[in-house]
Amino acid sequence: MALPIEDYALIGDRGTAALVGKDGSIDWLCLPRFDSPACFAALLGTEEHGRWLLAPADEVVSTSRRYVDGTALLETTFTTSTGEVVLLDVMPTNDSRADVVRRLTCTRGSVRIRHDWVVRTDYGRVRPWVSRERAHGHEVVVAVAGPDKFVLRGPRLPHGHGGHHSDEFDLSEGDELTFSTTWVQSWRDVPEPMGFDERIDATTDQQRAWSARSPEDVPHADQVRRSLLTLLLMTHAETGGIVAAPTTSLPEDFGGERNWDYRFCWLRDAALTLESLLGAGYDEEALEWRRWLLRAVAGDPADLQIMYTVDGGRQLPELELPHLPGYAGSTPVRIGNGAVSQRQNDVLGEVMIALELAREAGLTETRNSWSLQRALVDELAEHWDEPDNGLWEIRGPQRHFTHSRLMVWVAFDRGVKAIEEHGLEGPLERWRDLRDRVREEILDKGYDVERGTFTQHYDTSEVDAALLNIPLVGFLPGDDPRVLGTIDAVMADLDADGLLLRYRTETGVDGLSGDEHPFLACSFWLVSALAAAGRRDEAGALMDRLCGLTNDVGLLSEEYDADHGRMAGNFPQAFSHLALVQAALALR
Ligand SMILES: OC[C@H]1O[C@H](O[C@H]2O[C@H](CO)[C@@H](O)[C@H](O)[C@H]2O)[C@H](O)[C@@H](O)[C@@H]1O
Repeated sequence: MALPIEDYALIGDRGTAALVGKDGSIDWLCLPRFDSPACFAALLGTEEHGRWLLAPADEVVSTSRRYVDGTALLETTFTTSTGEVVLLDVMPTNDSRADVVRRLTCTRGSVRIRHDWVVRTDYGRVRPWVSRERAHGHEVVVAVAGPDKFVLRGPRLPHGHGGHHSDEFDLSEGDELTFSTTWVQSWRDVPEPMGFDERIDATTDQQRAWSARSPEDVPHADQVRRSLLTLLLMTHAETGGIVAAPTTSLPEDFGGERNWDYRFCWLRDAALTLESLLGAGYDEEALEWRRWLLRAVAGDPADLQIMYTVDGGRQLPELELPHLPGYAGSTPVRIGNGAVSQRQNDVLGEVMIALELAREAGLTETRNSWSLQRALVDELAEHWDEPDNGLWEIRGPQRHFTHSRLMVWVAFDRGVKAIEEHGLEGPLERWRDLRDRVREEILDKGYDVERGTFTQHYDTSEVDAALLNIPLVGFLPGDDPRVLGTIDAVMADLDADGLLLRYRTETGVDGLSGDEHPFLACSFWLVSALAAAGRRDEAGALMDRLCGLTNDVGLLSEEYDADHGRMAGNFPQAFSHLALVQAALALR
């Protein structure tokens, strides 16, 4: 049985990432890439679906965790009645290998340790063939199945029985044991052992140097640094693609069907991530992502997808995995994402904002980068008034979502500014006209005069938390009465214990059964909107509360179940962390 979501922490090497539980068990890991099939999938099932445990065998009196300062190296300290042991979990970066390194150090007394290495490939479905071999002068345990080979190294290797490789041993004060699991393609030889100290030190230095550039002049500066590092871990180093989260099917509704795969690069989430990184002064990531975008989107602009695989691939069919019981019984477990084929008219607006910020940060347009933007805006000009699935990727009937139209306005607006302010070439008059037409339409059809609020779509008086973006993208000033009315309506209609729902699911707009919890990014948008409205005290108080919802190591999932004080949805989620950074910048 998996732990509460907030009891996990993330480690990663910017190729993939793992969730380490407070109990010392790695319950989620896909190797070698974020969207590869998991080899440890206990998160969505049981230990029989794969996990790697290193923890005290006896009762643990207390557990504390922290990331080593300025890094994503995780330290878990277990105290038992006989002593204390520290577990360091690291995925070394920048070495073109896929390894997880786990180091146990006994810091007091003596502690009996339990080791359980259970590899299952194909998301917990396949038991690999496991054997002991000698390689490079040492004994190793090797698990092979299909395309994958996993190599366990360590000073004391566990023994096989019943599909597990297990062991128990005592550590005394001063003892230090380091284990590693390395992935290679099954047809390759067992790779050379790595220099653990050297790789741990190099990873520490790289991550510290990166996070040292995080802004100090913002509220909750330490949390902002953690959020930025978390976004970095979700950025695929080799390709520049940014995943929405490293997990699939952590439920939005415990026991329900709202379980989705986030291990892909959404143009929306990635563009917003970039906006946060640029806002925090991380400029060079913009170049990498723009290169990713140019490759992924290359071709006919009419074929634009709203999400891609991390390497820019277009195929991510949604499948169900019936062999997995799901987190807290939430089924189906899904891989791939059917929203890939949806029409979401907001996406280009988000991309145009990120690219505009990159331009302002000094990233000059190349012939290709501007031609691409121009082609995409021209394509939007043909379809901007069509209904869509909106940014929440609803699976009910398409609508004329006000937020989607807002972002259409943004796409034309940023296109116009690129021509007017940066001297780029394009159909200025046409885009200006369209921008003005969309604006008039939004003010006419997306605003409910009686309620004094913008509405979720053109045929409703319901609101949507995404409307909080109206002042944030510059459509209206933050203190415009229509914005103030919208903030009040959103707060009144979507409040759940002081946090914000995305929209009211009971209207049936999303076409799904069940309910969901407050969506954390929306509450951070409220912070930014309140700040823009001049309501800084309220904004600051909400920011304090939201930062207090992070888990013990500063991570946030997609949603928060305030009734039970637990996290819900995929974890950690870029959307929540990027919105946290943006809110902190808004309060700067
Ligand atoms: O709520 C239904 C939809 O939920 C997912 O979408 C959400 O996550 C995306 C990635 O972070 C985000 O871009 C989107 O705005 C969110 O609504 C899921 O991916 C969809 O398939 C699903 O319909």
